[in-house]
Amino acid sequence: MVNKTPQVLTIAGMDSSGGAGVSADLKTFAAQGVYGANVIVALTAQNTMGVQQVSMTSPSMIHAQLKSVVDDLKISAVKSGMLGDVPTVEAVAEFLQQADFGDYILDPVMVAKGGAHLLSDEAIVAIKSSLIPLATLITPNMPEAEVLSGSNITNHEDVMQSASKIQQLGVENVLLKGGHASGKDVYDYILLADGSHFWLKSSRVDTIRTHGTGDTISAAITARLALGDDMKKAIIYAKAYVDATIREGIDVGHGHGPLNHQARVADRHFPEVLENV
Ligand SMILES: Nc1ncnc2c1ncn2[C@@H]1O[C@H](COP(=O)(O)OP(=O)(O)O)[C@@H](O)[C@H]1O
Ligand SMILES: Cc1ncc(COP(=O)(O)OP(=O)(O)O)c(N)n1
Repeated sequence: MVNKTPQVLTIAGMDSSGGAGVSADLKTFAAQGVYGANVIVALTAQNTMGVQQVSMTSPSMIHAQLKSVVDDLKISAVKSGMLGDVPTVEAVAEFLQQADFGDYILDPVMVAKGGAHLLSDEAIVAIKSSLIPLATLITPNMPEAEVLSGSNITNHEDVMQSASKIQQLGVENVLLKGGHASGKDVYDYILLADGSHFWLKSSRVDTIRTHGTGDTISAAITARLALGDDMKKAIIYAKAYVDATIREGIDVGHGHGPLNHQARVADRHFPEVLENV
């Protein structure tokens, strides 16, 4: 019997150490039980200590990969990660405007944990004008949200205002991730298309093995939406998954180590869902 596995797509960069980018996305897709295709927009020579070199894919090759996927596969949700530069953003935007890939999850990757810049300033402007209006959900971390909203974030009120400003750029739903704040708990904030909002609270794991957390949560949301979850349920489940991958860590590399994508989600991993904090 042939299994009707949902097919999803990631448009992102390769991380040679396997912890972030396309590698993290495909491991996450497999862990959720969906089929993952990949369009590679950049190669990075990278490990847990930093990014050593980047080589961008040509726009024509990006277009060719996207066409090969759309001509054959039935993609029901797509995510983008590292996009790097303006020609890449433009090539992806042009294609997403025409193709029916279902829900589009935009992870606006700007800087890797080791400090390397993975997106040019000009490409940030291009993402705001060309990609944000196409997205079902955007998933900035705090520094990315500050750049996109043009406002500083120092407290929970700032988080809510920043998310609201980002939503006004034309995206339906916003997940503002709280991993970069400090404190014994982590708070992610979600502003949905209908104006409702909630917080996800979980205890912070005291570790530097968090390479690829942003890729992993956005890939897990993409998979859960393809499996039929509504946006709120998809985000809560994806948060539980990334929490498990951090909590049940593995010892790889000498710096910001990767996650354990084989971790299983259990009841104890689910975050608290709060209306106010
Ligand atoms: N030390 C940690 N303990 C528990 N959860 C974390 C930790 N660091 C990040 N997370 C979670 O991982 C996800 C990605 O967060 P974040 O680090 O803010 O994004 P990014 O990887 O894009 O910088 C969020 O759901 C966040 O709550
Ligand atoms: C090729 C590539 N893509 C994305 C990232 C950034 O991934 P992210 O999930 O934000 O995790 P960190 O690297 O910031 O831990 C990357 N490093 N490489």
